[in-house]
Amino acid sequence: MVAQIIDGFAIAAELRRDIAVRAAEMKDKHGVVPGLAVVLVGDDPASGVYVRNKLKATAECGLRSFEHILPADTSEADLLALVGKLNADPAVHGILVQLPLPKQIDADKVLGLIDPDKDVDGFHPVNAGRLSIGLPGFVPCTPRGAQILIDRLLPSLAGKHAVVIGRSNIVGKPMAQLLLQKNATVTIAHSRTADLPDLCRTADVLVAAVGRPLMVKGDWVKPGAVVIDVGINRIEVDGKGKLVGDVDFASAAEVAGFITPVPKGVGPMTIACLMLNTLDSAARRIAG
Ligand SMILES: Nc1nc(=O)c2c([nH]1)NC[C@@H]1CN(c3ccc(C(=O)N[C@@H](CCC(=O)O)C(=O)O)cc3)C=[N+]21
Repeated sequence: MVAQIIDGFAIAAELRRDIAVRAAEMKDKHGVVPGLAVVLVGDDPASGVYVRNKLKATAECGLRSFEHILPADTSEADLLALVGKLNADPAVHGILVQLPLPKQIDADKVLGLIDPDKDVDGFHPVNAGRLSIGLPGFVPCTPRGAQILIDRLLPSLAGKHAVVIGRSNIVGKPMAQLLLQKNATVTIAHSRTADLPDLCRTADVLVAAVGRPLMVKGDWVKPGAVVIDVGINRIEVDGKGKLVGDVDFASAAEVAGFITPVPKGVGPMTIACLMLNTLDSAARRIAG
């Protein structure tokens, strides 16, 4: 292996310590404890794990958390009513409604009702718009976390080519916006892109966010490139469950300069950035 592993787990722990210090200062100076409301509808076991990890991180950072676990058959009207209450609650600085939602609920309608200034997921159209025109707002946690990792290695991306594989509203598109803000030349690739391996081989920064296990192989990677693997896929290997990314780590690490592992890469950064967005939200309210 030639690549250096980007230790997202350790960097996220460092970030949580910084957040804890800043949150303690905020409490001393302003008497404010940033509050995060997490809403989970249904009892999908994988979702449950994320919610628990988020609650653990909240406690570690000295933030307050409000947990709302609703039954899988919750009506859209009831969920909208809860969001309305959280919007009005001054103790709540951040609202996260865990996706996916059950099919009787229109997720766009729910996300669209969240107060954009409490939208710590950065999924509201107003925050997507703010990001695209460079106004302050909330940046989705996964791209924000990935960008922090990239920044540590390459503070400027001027003259660099960044390729983002995946065009989702929650990762691919906001990731591309952030890379563009850092002056990268950005290409967004997706399932209909021609000659994807050839294109990827031109990337100085390659971000894989497609949700296809082990898709990106070593011979897709430019020697020395920074490879960021956003995928979290549970696959079966020899009858056992295993967590893998969208990148075939073993072969890609032979070629890349730096690479994130899965797990312990981008995942922990996502959760740390949720804490950071919640702290930012409280700080903005204090600043008026
Ligand atoms: N409104 C909303 N916002 C989200 O941010 C959101 C969501 N819905 N729905 C589900 C996905 C998934 N997600 C993860 C975050 C961290 C890890 C994470 O920390 N993973 C660890 C290990 C996980 C494990 O061991 O199972 C790692 O990669 O090292 C995983 C998955 C946030 N999501």
